Amino acid sequence: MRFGARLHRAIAERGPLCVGIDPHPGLLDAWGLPRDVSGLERFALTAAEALGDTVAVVKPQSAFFEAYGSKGVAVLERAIAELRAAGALVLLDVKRGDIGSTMAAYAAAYLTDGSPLAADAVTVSPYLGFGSLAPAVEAATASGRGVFALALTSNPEGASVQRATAADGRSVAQAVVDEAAALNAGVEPLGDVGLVVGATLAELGVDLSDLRGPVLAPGFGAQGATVADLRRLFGADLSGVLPTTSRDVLKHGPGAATLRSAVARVRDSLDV
Ligand SMILES: O=c1ccn([C@@H]2O[C@H](COP(=O)(O)O)[C@@H](O)[C@H]2O)c(=O)[nH]1
Repeated sequence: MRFGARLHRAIAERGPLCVGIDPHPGLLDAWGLPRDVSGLERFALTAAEALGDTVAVVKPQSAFFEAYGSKGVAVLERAIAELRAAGALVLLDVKRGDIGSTMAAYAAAYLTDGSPLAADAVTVSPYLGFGSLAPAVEAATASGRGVFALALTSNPEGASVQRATAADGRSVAQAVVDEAAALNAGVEPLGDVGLVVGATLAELGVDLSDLRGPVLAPGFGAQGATVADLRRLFGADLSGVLPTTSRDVLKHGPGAATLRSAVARVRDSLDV
């Protein structure tokens, strides 16, 4: 089954929420865990236990695992496997982007059956040109996986590039939106090419009406965005919009039960 269809079903069954696993050193401290691979492992596997059977999409942030070297990446591999076994879709936040021949290697690592780091979807950066993402898009669609391309990121610095005007007069972000929309054309119920659009934006400033793909909305929670911001940016109908939050849920650890309660509160607040 295509990724978009799997995501549509997961949202219908579990609600429109993505929760990130971001093992910040400060969160390890707060959970009473050591800042080493054993602490990382306990953190990631506790989060996976709490989230894997209840949240539609879980988004491990690769950087926090890579920080511990090969042993940290091994923990990431295990967390991905446990989350997928528990029924969550895993969106690995790696924001990869490179020339096409190197993108093919990233696609082999993250979007190909049998790879230890294979997830259900990954974040990708289109800022080497959207066309450079083709190997990732092809590997994803061939294997029932997806990609989420950065369009308008939640950090204030993103605007200087993403709001710039491209040669044809569109904003760079709108050009990314249009490229993703072209790849999703005709795919029901949801395309496999999603976008990242921050929930923190002062204004949307792009037309998403032809996208037909999912929108990952980071910035919800710890970065200050609220449910009202989601509605202001994306309208009353949030279908296809996947708010994602990490620290705002993770700060309720180390207990799996308190993490689950935090997820339930966030999901209830979405009221969809
Ligand atoms: O535009 C973007 C793209 C990705 N992120 C990532 O999402 C989480 C946010 O964590 P919070 O604790 O909820 O702030 C993190 O992994 C970022 O790298 C983003 O924030 N903005």
